[in-house]
Amino acid sequence: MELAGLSCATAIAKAYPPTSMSRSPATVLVICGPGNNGGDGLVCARHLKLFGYQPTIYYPKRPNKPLFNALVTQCQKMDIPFLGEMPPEPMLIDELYDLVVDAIFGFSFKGDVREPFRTILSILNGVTVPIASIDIPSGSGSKEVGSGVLPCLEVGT
Ligand SMILES: NC(=O)C1=CN([C@@H]2O[C@H](COP(=O)(O)OP(=O)(O)OC[C@H]3O[C@@H](n4cnc5c(N)ncnc54)[C@H](O)[C@@H]3O)[C@@H](O)[C@H]2O)[C@H](O)CC1
Repeated sequence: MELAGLSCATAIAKAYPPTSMSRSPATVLVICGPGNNGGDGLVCARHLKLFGYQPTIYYPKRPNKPLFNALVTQCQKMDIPFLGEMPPEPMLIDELYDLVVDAIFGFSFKGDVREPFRTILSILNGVTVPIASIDIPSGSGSKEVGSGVLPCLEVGT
């Protein structure tokens, strides 16, 4: 997970260098899911901070396990803020962030998207800033039309 998160941050920095972003520091919204893909996102956010980005994390469903609690603590100690709720409109995300990291679901996603992720994915489908998906675009493979993220960058772990 540590190496996966670092490799994601490295790939993102290569594809979207801080100097190429409209803000300085470049702002990144990292949306973390309830499993290991979400853990990758927490690690990725920490490394993006070290690379000079300004990450913000939205982590709505947290597994109460020591590993994930420790990853959250690391981000908190690095002054990476956690949002209490998902920005309700795509336009708001476009206005506040240069980039979105989709660390919601990896290869254990199955079936129809359950809340709160159905709403989250539908909002993400409306954003115009780049989306970098960790491993696979979240929700891809779902039979529901429009429930999968359409990323600009997919980063394999
Ligand atoms: N395998 C490895 O060596 C590593 C994999 N990594 C990353 O971890 C994910 C796979 O992690 P896993 O926890 O198995 O699954 P996900 O993170 O994809 O999410 C599972 C999580 O999501 C919930 N869920 C599943 N389907 C739905 C749905 N339709 N609606 C709502 N919620 C859903 C489920 O209940 C679980 O809680 C892999 O892709 C890699 O990215 C790491 O890098 C570590 C090493």
